[in-house]
Amino acid sequence: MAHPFMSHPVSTPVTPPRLHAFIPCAGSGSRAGAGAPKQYRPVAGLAVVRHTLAAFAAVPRVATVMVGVAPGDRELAQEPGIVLAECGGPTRAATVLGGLQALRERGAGEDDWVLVHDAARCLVTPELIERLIAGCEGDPVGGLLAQPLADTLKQGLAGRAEATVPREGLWLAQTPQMFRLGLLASALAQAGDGVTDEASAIEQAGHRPRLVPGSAHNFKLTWPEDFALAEALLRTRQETRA
Ligand SMILES: Nc1ccn([C@@H]2O[C@H](COP(=O)(O)OP(=O)(O)OP(=O)(O)O)[C@@H](O)[C@H]2O)c(=O)n1
Ligand SMILES: C[C@](O)(CO)[C@H](O)COP(=O)(O)O
Repeated sequence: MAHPFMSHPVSTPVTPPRLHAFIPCAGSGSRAGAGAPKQYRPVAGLAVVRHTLAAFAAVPRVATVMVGVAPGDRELAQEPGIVLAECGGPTRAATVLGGLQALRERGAGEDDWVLVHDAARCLVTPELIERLIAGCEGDPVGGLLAQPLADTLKQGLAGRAEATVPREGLWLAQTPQMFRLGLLASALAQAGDGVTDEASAIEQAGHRPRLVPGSAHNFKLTWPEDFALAEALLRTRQETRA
């Protein structure tokens, strides 16, 4: 017989945190030269962002793939398996903050993990995404893919090298970057539009994101010459799979 003061276990359903991807896709690609915004330019037979989406579609643990586009942008309107949010803002940080709100409106919880990934980083692979998840899931803060610097670093002024900067401990930030929705939303709101990635906002909030080794192939299409390199690498992957 149960002791009269012994409380019965209450079976409140516990929903484990889920994983969502948010893909900011609302930039203008001004450094990539003339033409359509870089995320919609064709590379290896597909628009840049469609390669990005294919990598996330191959990671079954990602419950939602949300793409943040500029208001009125219908480029991905027929794309299966994604949620479109017309939350594009004047900066990447504003687009991401809008996306986090859109995820909340679709039922995402404050403790759910969000993987933010640039649409323009179309060489990401399912293996890299899974490596980041494995590296961050048990972490109290979360983290990002990053690559240690491979070249000597110069401080430049007016086209001349002023000094050589020690590169020990310096990493190039990549994406995805994985943080809990509530923490990331409050950090971004606090940090404002000046931050160029999620980890910066989290750092400003007093945390130290985990650095998970990425890959040199996971570069962001930024400059005109990046497209030829992406084309070559993606074609090689396609041939290897065939
Ligand atoms: N207001 C913005 C700016 C950028 N991005 C997205 O953030 C990613 C990385 O940004 P970046 O390379 O800086 O893209 P752009 O801002 O488009 O490029 P640029 O700075 O050369 O104009 C891209 O997928 C881009 O579409 C966004 O969603 N909203
Ligand atoms: C988020 C990012 O890709 C990390 O390297 C990068 O900061 C975004 O690009 P931007 O040119 O700084 O907007």
